[in-house]
Amino acid sequence: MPKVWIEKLTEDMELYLIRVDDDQIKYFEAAWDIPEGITYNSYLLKLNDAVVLFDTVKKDYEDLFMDALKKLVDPKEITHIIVHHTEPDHSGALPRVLEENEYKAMVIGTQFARNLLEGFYGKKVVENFKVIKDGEEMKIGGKTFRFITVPWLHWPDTMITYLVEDKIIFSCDAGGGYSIPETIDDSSEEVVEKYLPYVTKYIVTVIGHYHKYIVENIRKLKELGIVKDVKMILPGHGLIWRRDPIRIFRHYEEVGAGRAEKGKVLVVYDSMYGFVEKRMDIVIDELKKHGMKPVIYKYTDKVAPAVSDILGEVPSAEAIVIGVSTYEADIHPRIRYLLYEIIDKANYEKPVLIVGAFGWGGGAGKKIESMITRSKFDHVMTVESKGAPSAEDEEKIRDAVRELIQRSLPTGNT
Ligand SMILES: Cc1cc2nc3c(=O)[nH]c(=O)nc-3n(C[C@H](O)[C@H](O)[C@H](O)COP(=O)(O)O)c2cc1C
Repeated sequence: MPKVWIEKLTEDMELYLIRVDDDQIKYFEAAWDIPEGITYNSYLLKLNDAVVLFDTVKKDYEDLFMDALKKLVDPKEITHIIVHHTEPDHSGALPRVLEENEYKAMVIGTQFARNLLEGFYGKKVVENFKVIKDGEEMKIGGKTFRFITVPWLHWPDTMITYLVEDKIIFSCDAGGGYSIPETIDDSSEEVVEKYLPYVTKYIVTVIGHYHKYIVENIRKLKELGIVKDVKMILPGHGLIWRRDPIRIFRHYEEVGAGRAEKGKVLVVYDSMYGFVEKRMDIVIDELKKHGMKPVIYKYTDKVAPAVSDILGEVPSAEAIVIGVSTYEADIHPRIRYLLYEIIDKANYEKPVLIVGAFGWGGGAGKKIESMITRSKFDHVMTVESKGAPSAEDEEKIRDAVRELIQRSLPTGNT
């Protein structure tokens, strides 16, 4: 049963977090394995003559959400509902909130958000919708709300709200991450350290396709001068940031830019009967000899790691090695799918070495090579041979690994 948190966030303001911990979910967006779960964060701000709700939660939890909301306010008293992003993990409970609000509240968002809400939930939900323009300010309950659009972070509808006098950013998906942290905020370094890899995994799987917009949009917020002095960043998932709020945006920038950890080489491969694995043992041995730190994921008849976990490793890798067997004149199906997702979600300028094994005609290596050369990745070499690796094959593999290390970028790039 998901836990629901209701937490007052500031001494001087009636600002509350309503957080639903989704420990039932298995595959976020029906695609990404997240045994670690996720939280949906909604916020409520009670002012003198206004009550503002920021986003809601997934429809599955609307009953839990309404119960929590009613502990803070009569839904009829909500005057404004800010919709930062219409993906149903944040907007699913909106129709119910509006129904219990008797459609009194003004719903605020971008033109795109209006269109999407109407498409998802019908006309009634957008009857009292106020379309905002980028940078527009509104006075609500004596406070200044500035709305800033951050398109493609990660839908066209997305915006954030900046509470001007209090220097608080409501950032929705930007600044979010997977997992169910044991605290609500970043006060414990231990909790933050454990959480950040889940943020990376979230960024790549959810926002990765548009990762250049992460860097662009954070630059935009910096240029507006709202990042430097920010007091709190309140995302739609995971931890809220108030001890060191800028840290979450820094992490987003680093992942967006593919900033590499020194020496980290991501090694992924399939091996049906051990022939590719023999080659990868050589690769790993040569990498270690040169002080590199291989991070290894393999598909065999016993293990099949989650693609979402592998995607989360790509941004911080200096280089990648793909080990593959030829399967029906094509790439082994596990690597085929993985590669498709890497190129779609985690497409960075990083060197890639391909090492393949085949039985008769081969071809998987060449197919990967043509995919890699059409992506941002930098193809270093393809070393493909038959059956068990010969001494000559071993020599070629070791040479190729040395070439890969030469081509590794110390800081990564976009
Ligand atoms: C179902 C299946 C399909 C295969 N298809 C091909 C193929 O089309 N061309 C080829 O050269 N080898 C093919 N092979 C042979 C493998 O590529 C070869 O045995 C390779 O060494 C496998 O390495 P691994 O045991 O590490 O997976 C196939 C093997 C299997 C089991």
